[in-house]
Amino acid sequence: MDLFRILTARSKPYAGFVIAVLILQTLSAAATLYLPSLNAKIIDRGVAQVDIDYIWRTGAIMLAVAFVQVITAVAAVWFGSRTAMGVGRDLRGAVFRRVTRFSAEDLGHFGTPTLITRATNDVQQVQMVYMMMLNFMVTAPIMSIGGIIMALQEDPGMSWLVAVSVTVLLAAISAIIVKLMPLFRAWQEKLDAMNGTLREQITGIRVVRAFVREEHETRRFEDANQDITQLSLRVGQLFVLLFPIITVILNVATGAVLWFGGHRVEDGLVEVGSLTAFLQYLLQILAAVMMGTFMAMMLPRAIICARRITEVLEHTPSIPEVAGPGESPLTSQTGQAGQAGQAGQAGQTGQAEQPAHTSQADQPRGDVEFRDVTFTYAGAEAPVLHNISFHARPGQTTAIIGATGSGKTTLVSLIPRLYLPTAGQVLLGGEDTAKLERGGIVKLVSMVPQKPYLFSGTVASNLRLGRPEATDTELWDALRVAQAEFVTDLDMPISQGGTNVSGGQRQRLSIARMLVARPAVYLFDDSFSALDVVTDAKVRAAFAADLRTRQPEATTIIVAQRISSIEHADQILVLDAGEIVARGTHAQLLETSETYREIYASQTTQEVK
Ligand SMILES: Nc1ncnc2c1ncn2[C@@H]1O[C@H](COP(=O)(O)OP(=O)(O)OP(=O)(O)O)[C@@H](O)[C@H]1O
Repeated sequence: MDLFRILTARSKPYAGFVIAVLILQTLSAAATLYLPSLNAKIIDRGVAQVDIDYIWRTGAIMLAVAFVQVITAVAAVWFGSRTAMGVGRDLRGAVFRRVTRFSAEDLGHFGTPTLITRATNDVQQVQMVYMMMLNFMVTAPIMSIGGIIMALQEDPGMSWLVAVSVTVLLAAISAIIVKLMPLFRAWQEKLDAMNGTLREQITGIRVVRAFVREEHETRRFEDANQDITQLSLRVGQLFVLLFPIITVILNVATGAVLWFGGHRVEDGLVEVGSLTAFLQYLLQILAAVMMGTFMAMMLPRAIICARRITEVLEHTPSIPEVAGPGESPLTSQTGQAGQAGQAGQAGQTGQAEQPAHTSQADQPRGDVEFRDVTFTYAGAEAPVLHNISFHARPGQTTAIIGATGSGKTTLVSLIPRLYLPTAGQVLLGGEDTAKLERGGIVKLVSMVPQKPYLFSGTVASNLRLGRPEATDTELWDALRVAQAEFVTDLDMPISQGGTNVSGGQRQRLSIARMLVARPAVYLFDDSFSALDVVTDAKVRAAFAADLRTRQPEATTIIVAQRISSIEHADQILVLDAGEIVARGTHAQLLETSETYREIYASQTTQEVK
């Protein structure tokens, strides 16, 4: 079972703690069981025979045993909690690491909300059940079995009372648990649904406002919220029954022991002390049964959660991680591995990838070659790219232009291996990207995506993402090239996603971030779209001048909608419905390509208008 597999595997680093819990719980349970029999002796021998000396001696032993019981119980809970919390932390880390390796396809397969629920709520459930298990797995069996033995030793004549009380208690709790189980299962799904709705609404809040959909969206959320509330209420109604029923059973059992036991004392079949001990043992047994059933109640939920966690942990990312263990994303603290991690995230979200810095001397060749590449999105019927072949040479700028939906973003996404081609090869520096280590790709390629993403922090922390050791002067240089003159202070705060700067400012900061990283291949995916024509021209001119002096061998690939953004490119590819329908320089294409001429004409007419 997934739960036990997860717990066994993840508890290995805490083996010492688990052993300590087992020993301490055994001691604590033994001490708890011993106390009522000492109490019985004080009553039957000390009190009944007025043996003050015996009362003092046995009382002292009781104190010592109680002290051991308290200390061992506290220590056991301490070790148990440390273990369960540690396992929870490790599991969350493992889910997070696995998710950062997911491609966009894997993310689509699960869905973001459920991944968040699995990494937080589901892990929490498993952690809680593990803590209960560690606390009760030894205590409950020892207390119930030991309690029965001890109770029978005190008065075997009343054994039937133990059997009846345990059966009634078990039956009552089980009946409620059976009703609770399906509700718990449904609760998990409703939580996923509510998180999904909430996330969508927060992410799309601007659109919601723009279309005045607040009321409709509020209703949608309220429905999801109401669903989960109804379910929680039903759970609560059943839970509310649980405690009165248990209390009634315990009180009736106590009454029965006193009633029947009283008669037996009267008949001289048992002593008062033994009767008291019997009663305490019965209550201990019932408490142990309760612990056991509560565990049983929590288990199915934890089992479902563990299965959901295992699904994530055992999901093989659709894009293999060819990197060696040292370069595994987020496992290493080095800048480069950190970068690889971001690359993984970028893969899922379509956000920017930033490479680690490599000096000119050790920089590998950054040319990009597509050999007969065809690409189909998972689950899609038709390919979005067909037989794409081109060579983007070092020191040159290759531009890609085409109608919206023609496959430009998909094409550039294949270069940093955000997706693997369905057929054909993408070569980076002469090597097939499918066989390259992710760390190697991350070193070579950097991309400013269509929708750039900035992380919460400062301008400096965002710019240093690709190269933590970059100096302030280098950051200012990059900001100058990207025309990000609105930055007056490198410590200017940036909010999550870069929502406190404008779209154009975000694009310029992303361009600066890529420049700080100094990759061998620069990818601009429609990265000038939010800039006005003048700023667009200034950024491109400054970028070209910067590369000429610092990285004359760098390869640049620009996806653009505006011909003015790419007319100076060394090579322009015209993409139409996933195929390259023409290629050449601006002048050549004006002569040879009808599609290009049409785009050009439409844009120049627009500008004239
Ligand atoms: N994750 C995806 N799953 C399935 N199909 C997709 C996915 N992303 C894009 N597509 C499809 O692939 C085609 C090409 O999309 P792509 O984003 O590459 O076009 P584009 O030329 O960059 O468009 P635009 O200029 O509007 O950004 C589109 O028809 C789109 O519907």
